[in-house]
Amino acid sequence: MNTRTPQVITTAGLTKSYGRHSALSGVDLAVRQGEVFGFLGPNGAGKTTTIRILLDLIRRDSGELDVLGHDPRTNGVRIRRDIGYLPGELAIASRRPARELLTYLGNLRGGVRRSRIEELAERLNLDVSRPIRGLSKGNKQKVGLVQAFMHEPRLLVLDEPTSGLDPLLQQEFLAMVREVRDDGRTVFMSSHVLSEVQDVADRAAVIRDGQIVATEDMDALRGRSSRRITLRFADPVSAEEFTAAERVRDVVVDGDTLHCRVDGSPDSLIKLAAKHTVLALTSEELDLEELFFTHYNGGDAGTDGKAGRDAAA
Ligand SMILES: Nc1ncnc2c1ncn2[C@@H]1O[C@H](COP(=O)(O)OP(=O)(O)OP(=O)(O)O)[C@@H](O)[C@H]1O
Repeated sequence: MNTRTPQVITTAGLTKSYGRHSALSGVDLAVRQGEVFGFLGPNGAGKTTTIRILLDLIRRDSGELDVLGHDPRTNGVRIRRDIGYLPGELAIASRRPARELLTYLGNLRGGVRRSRIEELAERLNLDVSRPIRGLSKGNKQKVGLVQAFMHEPRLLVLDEPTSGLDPLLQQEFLAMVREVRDDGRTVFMSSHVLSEVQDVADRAAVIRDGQIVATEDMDALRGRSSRRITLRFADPVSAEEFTAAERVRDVVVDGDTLHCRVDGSPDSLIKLAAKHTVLALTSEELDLEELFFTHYNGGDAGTDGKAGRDAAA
């Protein structure tokens, strides 16, 4: 994939206020056909607002917007036909079984094979014979995922898709996302946790206070990501052994326990640690805010944030 791959979502300078409160103050995005694009940001950053504007569920105040070759404001119905959308919360309280709702939604979209619905439900371990109303949050999320994927749309727009899913089902969901990409279709998914999208996304944008502060190739970001690692050994170790290791910093040793920070691959730390008997290892990823603080304000990326924006956008 390169910068000449057609774009399925392009926004330039999107703004949106709720009364006097500014939710978006200039959002620039460029999502290419066939990629999985992560849309990351802390709570309240403006992810849901952006997504709703893309689908014409709310309207922008200003800025340019193109989704699948159309402006949602004038072609909302046309665009929604080609999109699978998972809202942040599925507000459906029907007494009807999930299967009926899914069949109904499938018919609205031109008909979806029953076997397709059953296959997705089975993959997500969803009992579609149960009434929607009594479903747990996680099971409602599964209904939302089935309806978003079932008609094989050109573009999937997923707002916090993994919330409420247990780790095994998160893996199944990620497999479904990869299949969409392998099919040449596009996935745009929001999350407030980097780890949820980092394994599957090709690129990700970070939104903070209604503005895109970075658009990154995930391989590049992965290479720079930083973790806190704690190792407990069978015997005391010395800090000196580890301070010179590549990519390792902030080394603190307390008897038999070593704490440090590792930027990128932990390979050299692991090889040094292997000279001792390791009793326990914990590895904690920096949260998103910390990661971007390190990269964009910490100086090692050599940017002030704006320079991290995607040159292709
Ligand atoms: N209907 C609304 N009326 C007033 N303010 C709103 C409304 N919807 C969102 N906001 C505000 O706009 C800002 C962006 O909210 P938005 O829901 O888009 O963020 P988000 O990144 O999706 O957050 P979360 O991860 O918590 O869902 C927040 O400050 C929020 O409080």
